[in-house]
Amino acid sequence: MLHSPSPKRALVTGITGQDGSYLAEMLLNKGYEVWGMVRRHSSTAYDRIEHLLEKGASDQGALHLVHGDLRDTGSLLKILRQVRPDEVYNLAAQSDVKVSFDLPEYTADVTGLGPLRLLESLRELDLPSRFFQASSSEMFGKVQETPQNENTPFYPRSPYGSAKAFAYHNTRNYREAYGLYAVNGVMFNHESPRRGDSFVTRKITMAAARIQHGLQNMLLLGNLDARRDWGFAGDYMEGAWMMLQADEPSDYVLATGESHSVREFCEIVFEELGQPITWHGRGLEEYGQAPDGRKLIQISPEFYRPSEVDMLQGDASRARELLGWQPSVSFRELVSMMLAHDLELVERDAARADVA
Ligand SMILES: Nc1nc2c(ncn2[C@@H]2O[C@H](COP(=O)(O)OP(=O)(O)O[C@H]3O[C@H](CO)[C@@H](O)[C@H](O)[C@@H]3O)[C@@H](O)[C@H]2O)c(=O)[nH]1
Repeated sequence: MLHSPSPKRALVTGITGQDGSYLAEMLLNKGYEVWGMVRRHSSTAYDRIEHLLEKGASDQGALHLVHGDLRDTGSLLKILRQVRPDEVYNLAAQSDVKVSFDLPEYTADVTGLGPLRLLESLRELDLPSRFFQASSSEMFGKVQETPQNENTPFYPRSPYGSAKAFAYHNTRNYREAYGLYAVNGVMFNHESPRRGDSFVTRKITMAAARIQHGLQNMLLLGNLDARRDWGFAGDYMEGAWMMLQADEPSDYVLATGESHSVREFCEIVFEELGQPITWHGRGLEEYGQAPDGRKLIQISPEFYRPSEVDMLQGDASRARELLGWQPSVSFRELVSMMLAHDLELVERDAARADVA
């Protein structure tokens, strides 16, 4: 009698986040058995993966959740022993750059030491799992060359960037020292309608949708001149998976190759809403005005960082040539996708409030 091969098993940390939800969706569609590690909370938000937890959400794979924490090595060992994953995707982190200035030690613990604990646990258990580390373009910080590629030196500008650089080097070192299949995906900013609303893109699209519906007057922002290479999160998770399917483990940059300012992002959003912005004033006095004279955007010092990453622009040629990876969503499409989603969300909430 023929037996169908057992499904591949993946362990995903950070499964409740934007990236985790896209990755889980993709792996389930590929027939994986997905194990998501979640922290114990009195009210953990599962909204991004709820549709995957519902029975029958995926024809093939199955999603299981296990409690664990990147700060608790015992929990990692226990989960790895139980799941014996073919692939481990470390997407969990204290991922907010601004917050990392307020919580430097905590950030170093979760974002820096966390991946080291996972790597050491894999080595300790002698598991053949392939390991993906969500590395960040924040490591380039005060950029030493443009565009940034796999050979660009790091110059982190935040506790978060330093913690990610520490994890990057450990991932590499475990590969070289112990022969682990461990890789870094050096991912530039990647967004989606599932992006947390403290990150600037989602903050802007949510606020714009609320302003459009008269639920908010103004949007407060920090540095409008910061430039980022913004892509679609789903594409980056496809890249993460591709990296673990390659014959040889290696590190890759994932980016679109385009850089845009926060100011441009705002301009496109409000232009799409038929309220093109004109800018007035300078520095902290700067504001963005609607055609009818209303103030739509105001600068606030509270959103500035003690040290800033002024510009990021990635070069993903290596991933394109060796993995065949390329982004499928353009910058304009990304902005439209996020805005359309938030307009619908705000409309739905407003309709619900009317009924209540
Ligand atoms: N969050 C935020 N950022 C603002 C604001 N106003 C201006 N900015 C600027 O917008 C830029 C982007 O900020 P974020 O969206 O918070 O993302 P990030 O700091 O670039 O970090 C993200 O990308 C990294 C990859 O490069 C990720 O590693 C990290 O976890 C995060 O997702 C920064 O230069 C920030 O100063 C604001 O009100 N809020």
